[in-house]
Amino acid sequence: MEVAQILIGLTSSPNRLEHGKIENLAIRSQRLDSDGVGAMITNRDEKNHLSEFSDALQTVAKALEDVAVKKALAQDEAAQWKHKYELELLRNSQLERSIASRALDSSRQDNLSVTSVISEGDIDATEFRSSPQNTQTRSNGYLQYKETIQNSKVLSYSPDLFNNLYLDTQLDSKISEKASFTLTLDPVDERRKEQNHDLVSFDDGDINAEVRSNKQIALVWNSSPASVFILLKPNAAAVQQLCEEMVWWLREQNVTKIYVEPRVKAELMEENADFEFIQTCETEKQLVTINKSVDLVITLGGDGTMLWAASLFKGPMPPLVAFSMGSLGFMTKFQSSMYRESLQAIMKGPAYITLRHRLHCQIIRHDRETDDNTSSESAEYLVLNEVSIDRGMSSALSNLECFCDGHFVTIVQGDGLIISSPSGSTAYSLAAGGSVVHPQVPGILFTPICPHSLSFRPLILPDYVTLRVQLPLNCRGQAWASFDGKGRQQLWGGDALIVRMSEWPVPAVCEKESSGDFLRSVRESLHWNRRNIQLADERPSPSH
Ligand SMILES: NC(=O)c1ccc[n+]([C@@H]2O[C@H](COP(=O)([O-])OP(=O)(O)OC[C@H]3O[C@@H](n4cnc5c(N)ncnc54)[C@H](O)[C@@H]3O)[C@@H](O)[C@H]2O)c1
Ligand SMILES: Nc1ncnc2c1ncn2[C@@H]1O[C@H](COP(=O)(O)OP(=O)(O)OP(=O)(O)O)[C@@H](O)[C@H]1O
Repeated sequence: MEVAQILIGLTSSPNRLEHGKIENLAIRSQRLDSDGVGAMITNRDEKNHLSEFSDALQTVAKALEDVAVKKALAQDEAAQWKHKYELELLRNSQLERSIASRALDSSRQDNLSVTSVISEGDIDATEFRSSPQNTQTRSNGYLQYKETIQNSKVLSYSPDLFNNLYLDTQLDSKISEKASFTLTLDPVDERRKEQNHDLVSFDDGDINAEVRSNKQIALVWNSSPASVFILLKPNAAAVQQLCEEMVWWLREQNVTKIYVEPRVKAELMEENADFEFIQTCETEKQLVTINKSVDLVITLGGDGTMLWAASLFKGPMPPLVAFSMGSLGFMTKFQSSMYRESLQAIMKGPAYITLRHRLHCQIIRHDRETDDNTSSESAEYLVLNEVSIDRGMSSALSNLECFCDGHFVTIVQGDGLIISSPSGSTAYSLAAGGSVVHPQVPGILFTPICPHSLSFRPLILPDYVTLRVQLPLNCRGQAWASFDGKGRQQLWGGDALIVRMSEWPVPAVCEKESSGDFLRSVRESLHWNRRNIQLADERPSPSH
């Protein structure tokens, strides 16, 4: 009976089996013999017996640990294959749509020029990310892409594609209602203009990585943006007032379609029935397709409103202009008092874009009989800041087993863990002691919350890894996952959270280039390294 319990214990958490523990268990198992037979065993026999038993248990533990690691690897691999499959489906459907559009309008054939996986105005980050593995994937994808171009004869190709031109969505305006635009890499440094696309080049056998930081993106409209989606922080009179003013002004600028949330439309209509022309997304289904009809998203509020806006787009999203009407405004760089000048400049173009990468999170439930209402289906989320796993109301330490691309990383024992994007590095992760990371640095932050350890420093991992956080089957406490601080989900023993970089970033419009905005926010919003300047020496030095 007790041996069975020991084995159940091992099965549920093989990683935590220690030699001392095994010996204790073995000593306890010796007491199984309550009928007195055990008393007849000599000391030597007893020792041999215990040592054999201990060896056997260690073999079992090793085998179970191997099984656990193999299971984690298999699940990671399955998640990656699923992801690849979904990407393939997406690419195929985009190709089919472009072929359909050709049939619709053959006269436009010669003018079409699509230069990346992006079509119909969907901004996809795959081509803008930089990491050793991505370089590999990217160049593979690029070669396949060239083949597609040759085979389909629909798309034009330019050799300096990656220096000058990334995205040209002249394609398909019949299917998509959006204004077309071009995204270019705007060389911050003129000297880098001539360099080719490869992140790592092998000229003369010398390995170099010269274009690594040539990442400023400029958006040039091919036709004027004519449809915007305005999102507002709720319960703020000043915000609503500005929205009313902005709506009339946008109408004057020939913006023909203005969308707001249903709540906002009701509030505006209460003020003035003339707002009848404003459109709204009533249903989830409309929200899913709104990316296809909106050229610009405008937020009026703080960082929370920007997070809210991002959460509505569960796939590609249009460029976002965030006007600051909150208290901190780390990511909301446009002054609301200057909205006319800012929007005029952005709608004229070029608009400078910071691709704020999002994390794709998936909860995979362990097969179990659910005696509550918790769904055992896997759920998926896109987060701009972070996914955090905390201990909820439980007073026990959280216990989170972490794997990176199938490799065991660590067991987090503390209040929890934050897996953050570079954009989220200045939010919760910062409060938990994580590094501040520029949004263009391709990485994923791994920041523990109050770890019960002297040596648990936060990590920054490359953006191409897949992380897996799993609750042991026999965990004592609770665990709750939050997505940008919202949508809390309880995790149970055996459940896993899989996190990887999403291909759908938030294309946030910045003032000129992302570094200026970021550093200004770090200094002015977070008061980074604020200190009075040391007084100069009042007596001039003798040499002067
Ligand atoms: N201890 C903490 O610092 C803590 C705890 C919970 C949540 N949060 C953060 O709050 C976010 C949700 O924001 P909310 O506005 O909906 O909730 P909220 O109203 O609680 O505000 C959180 C604060 O964090 C700031 N913030 C949000 N994202 C930021 C970013 N990327 N960089 C710098 N500051 C940022 C906001 O300006 C706001 O002042 C979560 O994603 C999480 O990062 C922080
Ligand atoms: N359109 C919206 N619908 C529902 N909730 C929203 C909406 N916009 C913002 N929120 C929520 O309202 C809260 C406050 O918004 P926000 O963070 O923008 O304002 P703030 O706290 O004044 O600004 P800051 O983030 O600069 O401190 C956030 O939790 C956010 O998620």
